[in-house]
Amino acid sequence: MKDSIDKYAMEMWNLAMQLLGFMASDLGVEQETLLAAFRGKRQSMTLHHYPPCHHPEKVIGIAPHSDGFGLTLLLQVNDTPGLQISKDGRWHPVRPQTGAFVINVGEILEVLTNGHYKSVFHRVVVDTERGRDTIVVFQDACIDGVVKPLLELGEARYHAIDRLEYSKGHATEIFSRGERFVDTLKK
Ligand SMILES: O=C(O)CCC(=O)C(=O)O
Ligand SMILES: [Fe+2]
Repeated sequence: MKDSIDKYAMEMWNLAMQLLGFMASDLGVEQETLLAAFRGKRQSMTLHHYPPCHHPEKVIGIAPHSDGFGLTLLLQVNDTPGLQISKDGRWHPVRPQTGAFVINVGEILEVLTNGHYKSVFHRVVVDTERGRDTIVVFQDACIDGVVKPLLELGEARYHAIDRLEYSKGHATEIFSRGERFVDTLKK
């Protein structure tokens, strides 16, 4: 079990590095500039199990939020739908695809990329008949203990914030007001 988790964690780290490298190229910055913000930072893993519920209108799997870390790599283990993203004031289902990961931009990556990559609001609804399982890996990031845009990306569109203050702010904003904390950092 431990070996499998270690291997999975390592593979997710490698995948994250690859994806961030592509994003850096897309942004026209040195890959290492973006990757460095993630090196040596925390990686966490959550296993979700959403049991079926005959009254799905009365419950929510996960309340609307946007992810607080840098990058999220989500594997939907079975083909039960449930994940939805918010776009243009509506909820849109993210259909599970065998062997495909869902990659979410966390609010820290939105700040690092100076808003070029946006963190999306999402939620999980439950199914009447089938349970749902997901494995979610979060990669944290910051620059010298601070959440701020990469210098290379020009004039900062977000205020810099200490990583610890950011954690408090993100948790408070999501749980008390259900809004994106990153919006309060915009200039
Ligand atoms: O289980 C899912 O599909 C989403 C989980 C999620 O949004 C999270 O852990 O932040
Ligand atoms: Fe999430």
